[in-house]
Amino acid sequence: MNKSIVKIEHLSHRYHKDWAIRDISFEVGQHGILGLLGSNGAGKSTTMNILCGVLNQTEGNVFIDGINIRTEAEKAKRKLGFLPQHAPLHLDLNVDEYLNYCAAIRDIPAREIRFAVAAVKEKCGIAHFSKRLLSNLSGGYRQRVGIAQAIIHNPMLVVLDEPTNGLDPNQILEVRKLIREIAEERSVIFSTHILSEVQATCQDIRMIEGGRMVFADTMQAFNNYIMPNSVLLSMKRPPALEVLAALPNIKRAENANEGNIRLHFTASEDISKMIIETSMNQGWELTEIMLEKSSLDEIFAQLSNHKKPEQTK
Ligand SMILES: Nc1ncnc2c1ncn2[C@@H]1O[C@H](COP(=O)(O)OP(=O)(O)OP(=O)(O)O)[C@@H](O)[C@H]1O
Repeated sequence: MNKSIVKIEHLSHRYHKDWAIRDISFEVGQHGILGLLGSNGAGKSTTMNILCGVLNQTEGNVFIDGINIRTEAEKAKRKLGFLPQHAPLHLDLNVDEYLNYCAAIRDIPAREIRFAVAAVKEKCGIAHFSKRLLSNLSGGYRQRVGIAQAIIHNPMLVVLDEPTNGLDPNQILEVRKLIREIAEERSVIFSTHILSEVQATCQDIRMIEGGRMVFADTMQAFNNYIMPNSVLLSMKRPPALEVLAALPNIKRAENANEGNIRLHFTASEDISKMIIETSMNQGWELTEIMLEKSSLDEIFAQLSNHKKPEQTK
């Protein structure tokens, strides 16, 4: 990972007596997009609210570029922009009025505000709606305004809580593109409960379930994790299982239902090709071959299964 700008150490939080997150630790590099994935109630918003200094944690520490967000909140917050799940948009303001207001509360010097507002409107594709009331913008454009306020002070880190939630498919694609663009110059963390969202956008993934971190690695590693590792064969003249188990890169062969045979293989570039060719050479009369891939939901359930925080302490 490139030099880290966020360090989260053993973060835990409880509301009243119930723990919402438990012992979450991870770091975030200076560039790229990190996806925080988890189902509803997993603890994403709690983590992001603490990370952005909106909520004080029960235990653990968060450092933004080495600054403790709890003890030096104002200094740390200058380095980040945040779009919470329920963006605090003032619907009675127009885009210019709202962004001017955001620039002022972000301490941008008065003489630079006009330039800063123009720059984010351009970047977020909302310049043509400058005088439009926020209440009259579509969901996708409101989200763009929300992202604009998060980057108006040019922070090194942008945190977006479910930025594509409630958008239609076109708006989702547009907001994803915008997120990729703003991540070219800084680090972006965004949360979602949709796996394909993270796969489409992120280089790194942190998955939280039941308040615990259940997966933390690159997107590539996650995709490898969910790659198929077994194949189902139907053959008219199948050989003995031992013959199949002895094939290159095959770990194990077993009988499956309906007379099929399942082969478990180690990572291999082209297992299907090898099986088809061998079957033709040996006269096994292969009629069907199907790679078995766990569904994303199964992976989600499997990873989440065994890590639940205690409900009380
Ligand atoms: N203010 C609160 N008071 C009490 N419990 C809360 C509060 N906010 C969140 N929780 C609980 O903490 C747990 C984690 O919630 P959190 O909002 O962090 O999850 P999430 O992953 O962001 O979910 P969602 O996508 O539904 O917002 C949930 O069980 C939730 O009910």
